[in-house]
Amino acid sequence: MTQLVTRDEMQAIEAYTIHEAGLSADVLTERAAMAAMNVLAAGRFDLSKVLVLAGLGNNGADGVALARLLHQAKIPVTLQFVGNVNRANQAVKDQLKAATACGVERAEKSDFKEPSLIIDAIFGTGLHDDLPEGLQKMLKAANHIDNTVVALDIPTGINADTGDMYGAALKAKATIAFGYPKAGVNRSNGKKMSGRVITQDIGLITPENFDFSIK
Ligand SMILES: NC(=O)C1=CN([C@@H]2O[C@H](COP(=O)(O)OP(=O)(O)OC[C@H]3O[C@@H](n4cnc5c(N)ncnc54)[C@H](O)[C@@H]3O)[C@@H](O)[C@H]2O)[C@@H](O)CC1
Ligand SMILES: [K+]
Repeated sequence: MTQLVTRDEMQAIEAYTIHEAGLSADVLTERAAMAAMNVLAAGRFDLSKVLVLAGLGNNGADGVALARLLHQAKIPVTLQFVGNVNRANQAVKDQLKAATACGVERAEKSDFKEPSLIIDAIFGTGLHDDLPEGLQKMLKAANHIDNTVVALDIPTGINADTGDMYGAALKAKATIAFGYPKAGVNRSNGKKMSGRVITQDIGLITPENFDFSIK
């Protein structure tokens, strides 16, 4: 069984990789987007019309980078931000600049029946409270529509440690776990909302004899 990690352990390994080993966050974001691209291009998903739902933190940055790679591969993709993009972090803004420069199309609001595939890049391991009411409503509505969702790292709304829902969660057919699967995809609601968990290496450097709490 692949090693599971807690949110804190994941953040410690990311911090070690970036601040001790000196691999930049942008490199990790690019590796995450490329890993997601490999999974999507492996033939199990209908890429005829992809919608990327991006949040305002690093999970969103992964999604914007993936939208750029999909567009450059001539795959029909639109990018929709969930939240006010002016409040996005610098990683998202940098990724949006590059995506815009290569012509990625933006959507303000989408009909979730339309896309052949929806990429959930709204929240990842940084989610720490119940989702905003409006977003809870949106996710619950999306869950009732027949569509295919692939979650980046963890389904939005799922607690990375416990697998409990923060009010609501977007049900995924598959979850692409970056580095290590988070404990939450294997527990409680996380188990049924994550679908098939596909773990992808993104070049994270794990400290020698790192003490994983989940044996
Ligand atoms: N740190 C890194 O360099 C890397 C992070 N990665 C990605 O980044 C994700 C973690 O990113 P972040 O820590 O930026 O967080 P998220 O992108 O998961 O969340 C975005 C932001 O939402 C805010 N937030 C949390 N709970 C909220 C709530 N209930 N309502 C409203 N806003 C809320 C927080 O400020 C958080 O920073 C991972 O899941 C993974 O997808 C990967 O790309 C690997 C590299
Ligand atoms: K996500």
